[in-house]
Amino acid sequence: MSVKMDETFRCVTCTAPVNIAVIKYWGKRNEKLILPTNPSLSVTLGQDELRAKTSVAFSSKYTEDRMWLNGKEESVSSQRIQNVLKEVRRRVRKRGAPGGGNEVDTSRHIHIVSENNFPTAAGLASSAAGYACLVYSLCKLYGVQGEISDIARQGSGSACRSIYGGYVLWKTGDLMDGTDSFAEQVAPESHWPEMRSLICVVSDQKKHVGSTEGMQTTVLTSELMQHRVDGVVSQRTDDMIEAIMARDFPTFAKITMQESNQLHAVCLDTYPPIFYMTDTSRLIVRLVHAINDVLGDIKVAYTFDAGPNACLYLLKEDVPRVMGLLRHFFPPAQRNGEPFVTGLPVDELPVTESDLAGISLPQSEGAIKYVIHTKVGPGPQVVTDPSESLIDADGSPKQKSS
Ligand SMILES: Nc1ncnc2c1ncn2[C@@H]1O[C@H](COP(=O)(O)OP(=O)(O)OP(=O)(O)O)[C@@H](O)[C@H]1O
Ligand SMILES: C[C@@](O)(CCOP(=O)(O)OP(=O)(O)O)CC(=O)O
Repeated sequence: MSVKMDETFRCVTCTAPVNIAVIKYWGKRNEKLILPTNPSLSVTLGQDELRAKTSVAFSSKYTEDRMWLNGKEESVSSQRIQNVLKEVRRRVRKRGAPGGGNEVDTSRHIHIVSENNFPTAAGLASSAAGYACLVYSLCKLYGVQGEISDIARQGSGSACRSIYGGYVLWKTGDLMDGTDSFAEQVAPESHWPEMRSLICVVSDQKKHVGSTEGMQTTVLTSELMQHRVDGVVSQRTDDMIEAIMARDFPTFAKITMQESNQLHAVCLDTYPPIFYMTDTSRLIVRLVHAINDVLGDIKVAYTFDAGPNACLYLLKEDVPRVMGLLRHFFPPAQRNGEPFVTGLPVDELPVTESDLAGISLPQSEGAIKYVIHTKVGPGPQVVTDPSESLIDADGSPKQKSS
């Protein structure tokens, strides 16, 4: 976990997962502390397919805090990075850390090197995985114990949910200082082993309105948002927890779709309106409802965040058929030999005449770029193999060998 190169050098490397909400966070009651207007609940996805990896090191030789993201140096002066660094260092000073001595000296500068194994800032929750990974790694580096999801929350709201695996609730909290607004696991990843996710990447370009700015405008201008907060989300959260605990897929799926639809309705009710879903997103919605009609039960759910990409939730037994239908209605364009489906293997079923008779939709070639097949996964992990570290002994990002 830690590599001691000299008496004042220490390095830790960790990975953290993406989470995709089924009860959506959209709106803050406190911008600075990142406190939400309502509870939210998410599913943590598998790290083999989607993860941030971060190495953090301190050394007496470093002359300033520095950070590299995906091979490029970035400023550490951003408010959110500063929030996180300050809060971790404050806790180290307050509580002390095991071992004492050098290990609790927070005056040393740190170097951070991070990379994501999926597109950054493209509506695939890179900020959630990234800030969860940064906070988890820093806390391991300094030996900070106890609840840390509230620190991740101050980097990006949704990041607090990536501190846990499985099914995770982010509590709204009542206190002004935000100390009761943290994440907690509702059920571990092992609770519902059949749960799968197909992430349909429609675009991996940067979105036009960021979540932070988008939700600010919504809170200021949308009446529907008030209705959502006052009269909808709490009940849906309770119902969702009940559905998860009972492994009741149709109820889980229905609430997931209703939540996604309400998030995007609230975005449309924002003034000026915000459009994250595209024609392709809407075709995916229609296809999912058509599949559920043909199968005679709710077998698959869609959810969209602040972008056009769909995250489909479904059970393992339905993946082959749904994947076959996705490929039929969204035939892949040439991808220079790259596969259309990545991640967990799929034994795709060919579409049948009777499936097609029940689904009246156009085919849309190349509209889904690729699909990531993943399952529910654990929270952040410490990487024990020192050769996996992203930081060189001199504090620079390691050069890739190939
Ligand atoms: N591995 C990482 N380490 C630290 N910060 C990261 C990391 N990955 C992403 N970020 C931060 O998150 C920002 C991207 O967040 P943004 O909300 O724009 O996109 P997203 O999280 O991919 O999409 P969404 O929140 O809509 O799902 C990056 O510009 C960077 O500041
Ligand atoms: C649509 C969402 O994905 C919004 C995510 O918002 P962010 O967590 O990215 O916003 P900030 O707290 O301002 O960083 C819904 C969700 O994940 O619950």
